[in-house]
Amino acid sequence: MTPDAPMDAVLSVRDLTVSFGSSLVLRSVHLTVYATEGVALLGQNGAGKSSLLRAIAGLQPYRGDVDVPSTRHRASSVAFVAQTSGGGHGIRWDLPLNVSDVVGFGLLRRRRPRAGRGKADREAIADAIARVGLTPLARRPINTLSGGQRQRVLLARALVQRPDVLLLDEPFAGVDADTRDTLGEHLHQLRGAGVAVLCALHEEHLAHRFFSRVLTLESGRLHAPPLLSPHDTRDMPHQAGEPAWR
Ligand SMILES: Nc1ncnc2c1ncn2[C@@H]1O[C@H](COP(=O)(O)OP(=O)(O)OP(=O)(O)O)[C@@H](O)[C@H]1O
Repeated sequence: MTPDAPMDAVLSVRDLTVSFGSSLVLRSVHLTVYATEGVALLGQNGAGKSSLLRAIAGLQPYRGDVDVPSTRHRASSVAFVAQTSGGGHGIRWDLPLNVSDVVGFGLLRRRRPRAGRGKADREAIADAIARVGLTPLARRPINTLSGGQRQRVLLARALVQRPDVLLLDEPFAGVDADTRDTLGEHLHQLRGAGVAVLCALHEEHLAHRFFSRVLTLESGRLHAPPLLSPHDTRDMPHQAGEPAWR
């Protein structure tokens, strides 16, 4: 942990650079995320959103610093939900598993793999499934789920981990309007529960609706929104690295 990291920061990214061969994808990105913040990450296709989330999750080599000022290991305090369409979520949907089984995999990040499931674990799984509105499907075989339902299973698997930081890569892609609203409201509520959210998405209106701060990646650089009039403090956007309420 960096000594000067702010006390309430749950994620601190400094001078982060990612390249693929000679191609520089992220250039000296600085970002601080605070507890209870919801940060939306916009950017065109190929802007580097997934690369940034993957680097923070420890899934992508990078140069620079990623600090997660938690007493827990990064693998446990940071949860990452990859794009369902990208296949990077590590689930084989043809396996004979049900929704509760897959959500329970999230617990493996918190304790040793061979430990049995107690009552508290079963309750945590049921709670995470309820939070994404899948209780009626808790016993459903995963090979019968739709794309949007799979997306929600992956979110529940991340939630059961009880992360400090939740990284989401395009969670609204391919999701119907009702589910999108439920999901967005839930992400909004998570902040009240002390979970910070960093979410890559394309829908600018959803970014402003469900998140407290909106950032844009452009040509590998992170931009904060322009300031409004200095006299207009309502909904004042703030610079990257500054908490929303200051
Ligand atoms: N494994 C890889 N090897 C080479 N180049 C890659 C690799 N992964 C990503 N890139 C390149 O890095 C750049 C950023 O990709 P990234 O997936 O981070 O963008 P993104 O903003 O998430 O895009 P999208 O909105 O399309 O999901 C793109 O130009 C992409 O082609």
